[in-house]
Amino acid sequence: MIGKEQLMITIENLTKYYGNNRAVNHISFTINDNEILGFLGPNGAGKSTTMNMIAGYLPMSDGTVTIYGADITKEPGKAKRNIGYLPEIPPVYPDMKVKEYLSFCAGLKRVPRGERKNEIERVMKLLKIKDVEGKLIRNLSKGYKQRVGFAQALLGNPKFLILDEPTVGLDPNQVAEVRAIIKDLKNEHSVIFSSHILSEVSAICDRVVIINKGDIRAIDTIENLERSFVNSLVLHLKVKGSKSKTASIIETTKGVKEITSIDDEGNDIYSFTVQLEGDADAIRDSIMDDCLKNHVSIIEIFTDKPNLENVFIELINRPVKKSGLQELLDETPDESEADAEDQGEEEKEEE
Ligand SMILES: Nc1ncnc2c1ncn2[C@@H]1O[C@H](COP(=O)(O)OP(=O)(O)OP(=O)(O)O)[C@@H](O)[C@H]1O
Repeated sequence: MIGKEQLMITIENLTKYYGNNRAVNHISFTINDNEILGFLGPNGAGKSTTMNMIAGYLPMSDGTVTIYGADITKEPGKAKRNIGYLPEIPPVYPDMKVKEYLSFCAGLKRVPRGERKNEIERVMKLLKIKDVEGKLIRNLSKGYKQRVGFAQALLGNPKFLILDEPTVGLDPNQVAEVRAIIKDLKNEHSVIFSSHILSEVSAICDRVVIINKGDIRAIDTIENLERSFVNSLVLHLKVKGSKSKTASIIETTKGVKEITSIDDEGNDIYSFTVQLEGDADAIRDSIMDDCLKNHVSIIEIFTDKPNLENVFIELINRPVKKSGLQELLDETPDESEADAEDQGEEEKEEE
């Protein structure tokens, strides 16, 4: 086992509240030396909030972040010396020229005067922005602005790089180039980079942290995540009728592992995604029979094998705290039951 002191970055119980809204909920993970850690989650999952806190740019509500032994809250100067940060919106000054801006940043980052020229040349070469060094940043394309922001993060060669959606806004060629740069960085750096695109993360990461609604859903290698789902099958069922009745039919069917998502499509139509274990055809037939008996109309039913995309979707939808099914059922009211309740209330009022 790796001793804690060897771990470069340790995040423990990190939490953020915006008013009453809990954007990040007691998350803990580590980033090892020379590791690229993917931070994956849908929009609004809490990625930028987490990265801002790790970088020391946003106060945390609770928890600790330790960068090479330095606590980001207690010793921000010492901790930040090892951090290069590319926020979601690159912090570039539109009225500066590219080289002038990098020189300004090198000063802020206390790159020794005698080394600044070489250091600026190094990052410009790495990000292929030498040809625009004399241009005003305001006149650059979005892709070039992103690269200038990335170059700024690399100034001073910090050991730990925090990259928030570094490929957003880039054309496919630029995306490939930036991914190649990140892969190369691994030789000398540890990197955490966020994305909401699974293929992007799986292409370059050693491990991945999957986050949704502020909670960690999984921390593992892509291979392990795939392996843990490889023997499972997924059943998709779309019905018109009672959500809770259908959920109960599915839950009580032998061979059903878990209901992983329920989508309310309106007009009493619900789509269920269900993980199965065993004979998928027999399980499907049994669910069909029970639905018929219980007057639940099936609109669609089929099984398939999960691919990586399914794994991601299942993990981000998987409830974390309350009993799983209850949380899924609570997320949207059962329309047919709500109607029945409303009717009951109306009847009571009439009385
Ligand atoms: N400054 C803020 N004030 C209030 N709420 C905020 C603020 N910033 C983020 N939030 C909320 O916190 C939650 C997490 O947002 P965050 O931007 O961290 O997610 P994200 O995973 O980075 O999303 P995206 O991929 O869209 O950038 C969201 O519900 C968002 O609305």
